[in-house]
Amino acid sequence: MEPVLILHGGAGTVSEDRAAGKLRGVVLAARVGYQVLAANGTALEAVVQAVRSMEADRFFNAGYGSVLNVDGDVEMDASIMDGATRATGSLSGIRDLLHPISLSREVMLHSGHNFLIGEGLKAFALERGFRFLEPPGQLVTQYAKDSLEAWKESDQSYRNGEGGTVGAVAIDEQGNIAAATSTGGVTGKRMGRVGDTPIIGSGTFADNALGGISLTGDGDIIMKVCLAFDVLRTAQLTSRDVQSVADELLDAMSAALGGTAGLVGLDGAGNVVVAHNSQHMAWAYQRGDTVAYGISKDDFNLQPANENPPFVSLV
Ligand SMILES: NC(=O)C[C@H](N)C(=O)O
Repeated sequence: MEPVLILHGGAGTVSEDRAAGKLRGVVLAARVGYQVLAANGTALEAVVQAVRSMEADRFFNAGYGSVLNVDGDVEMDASIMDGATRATGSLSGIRDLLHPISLSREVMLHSGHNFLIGEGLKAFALERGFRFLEPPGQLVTQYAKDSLEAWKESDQSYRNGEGGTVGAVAIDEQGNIAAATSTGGVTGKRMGRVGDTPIIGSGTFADNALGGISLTGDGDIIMKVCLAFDVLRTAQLTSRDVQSVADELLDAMSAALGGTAGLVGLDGAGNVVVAHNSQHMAWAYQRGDTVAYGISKDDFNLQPANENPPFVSLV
């Protein structure tokens, strides 16, 4: 199987001055993840490395640069799924950890369960050798603080943000598919709010036969329609391509319940899927020596993988 890695940097409305940073970040992360596949690594390892790259990047709402809850704190959600076995690992409400996605993999592999939260999650992380940032609060950026202030002075809707959740889906030479998603959630959320990101079938899903998907967007809506699973399962049951089902179900969700969302994915044969009905969603994929990327609707650019990440302006 020809390996492919595809990822997104969040569905939402991105301002001109943030677009270039996001595109640079998704192209870089696609290359980071693809290198794992090119060296005969697993899809699981590739999605972890791609997501880690964006968790460390202040332009994304995951890890460093996560959005803030109403109290001004970073609380993050993440999940991962192995399409070969349907093994899953999810976590919610984690603080002061740069790479929640690595902890979600640990939950999947070593907790004996699928989903950990709260004190038990923290204890598990320490047991597995993870270190929390000291002093706390180091994942908070000035941009996130300003966004929280702007949200407090606005109508306090959760629907108008930049988004910025990150996610990746990969298929490796063996034909194994994995998907991973990581987020700080939505600006101004209540302490303890859980979004779609760690909910398997809503924010993340992978199965070698069906494909893999990572979601982003209005999580309080996405989880009502279990969008990741619904797209893949509907495509299978109707023998349609995942792309057209994704486009249709995104619009059906918004028409019925409101909100917008976006996703990236692969079908079981490794065909890429990019869909969003938000104004923007930074995405990129690498296949062979070529990276494709975009951010606005119908925006599609190609560049050799060894070229520097692009300079762009929004259309
Ligand atoms: N920006 C996002 O994609 C937010 C995420 N889906 C959530 O609701 O937590």
